[in-house]
Amino acid sequence: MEMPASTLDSVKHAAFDETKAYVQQEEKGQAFFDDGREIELLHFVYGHPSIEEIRGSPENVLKAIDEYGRTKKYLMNVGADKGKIVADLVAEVKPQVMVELGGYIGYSALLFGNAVRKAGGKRYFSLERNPEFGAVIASLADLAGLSDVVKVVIGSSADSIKRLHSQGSLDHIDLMFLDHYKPAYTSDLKLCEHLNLVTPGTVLAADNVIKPGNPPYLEYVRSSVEKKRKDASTDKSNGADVKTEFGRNADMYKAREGEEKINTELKGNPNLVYESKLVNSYEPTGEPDGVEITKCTGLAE
Ligand SMILES: C[S@@+](CC[C@H](N)C(=O)[O-])C[C@H]1O[C@@H](n2cnc3c(N)ncnc32)[C@H](O)[C@@H]1O
Repeated sequence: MEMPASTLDSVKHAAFDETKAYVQQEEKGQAFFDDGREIELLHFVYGHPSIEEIRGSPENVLKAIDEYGRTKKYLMNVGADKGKIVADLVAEVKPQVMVELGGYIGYSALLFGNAVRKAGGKRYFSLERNPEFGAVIASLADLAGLSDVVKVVIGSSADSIKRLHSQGSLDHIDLMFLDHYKPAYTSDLKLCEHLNLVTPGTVLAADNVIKPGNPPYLEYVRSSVEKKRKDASTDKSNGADVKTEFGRNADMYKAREGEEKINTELKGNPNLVYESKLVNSYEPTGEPDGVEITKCTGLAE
């Protein structure tokens, strides 16, 4: 079944506007997150001359975060361009429940949580492993007036998904934004399939599929049911091959926060049918990147 053109082609590849570029990521070997800049950002936002206009306005909090990224230090946010692709998708899918894997300082949580609320949805779960980053997300969500929608969940994504499911707080995912540890995209998707959280109608948006790239994830969501069944029966690794090169983010998480545990045993549900497509865009620094948008369109017999 073809995915409706409107879902996949709603955003065209526009040119990058250099005037809004974030400062570049630090040189190789230098920290580009978790070096105090996340708390510095909080001081920047709360000490902003326009703080009274920022209070209660997700758009103005996002503007202040972008200003920090442009004028102070690089932040690994989804940014305005790729963010618009996903925010438009939220407006179209109208999820009641949206989940993000990897919240960092809350840029995507504010942008998409606001879009979920505007579309009539009720909950945006932001799953973030680092408790300090989680505290920043919660603080900025509160400042933006989004605490009723955005729920920050601290811990590794796989543990949080299992706990939310078992305690009855999460029984279906309408839209999921994947933006955390790159090797965990496939294993976490399979976990969600296994728990029946992903079913026909679920839409996935995966960030950074060009920079740094995520070949195992792309292969999985673009595979036919036949291929997935074959791979599941032949014990093929679920694609979360920890030896795969995923770029500096994965290396930096490992160096600063320890090795991530990836469950390579999960088979997921190979019978789910996906329609998937890359939408090209840019990192907030102007580097080309893309978002893979995948819709679960059916369940094969
Ligand atoms: C690229 S940043 C997320 C950016 C955010 N989505 C945005 O656009 O504003 C990735 C985040 O994922 C978090 N992370 C990495 N591995 C994780 C895991 N297994 N579970 C939850 N969060 C994780 C990191 O701590 C980091 O804050």
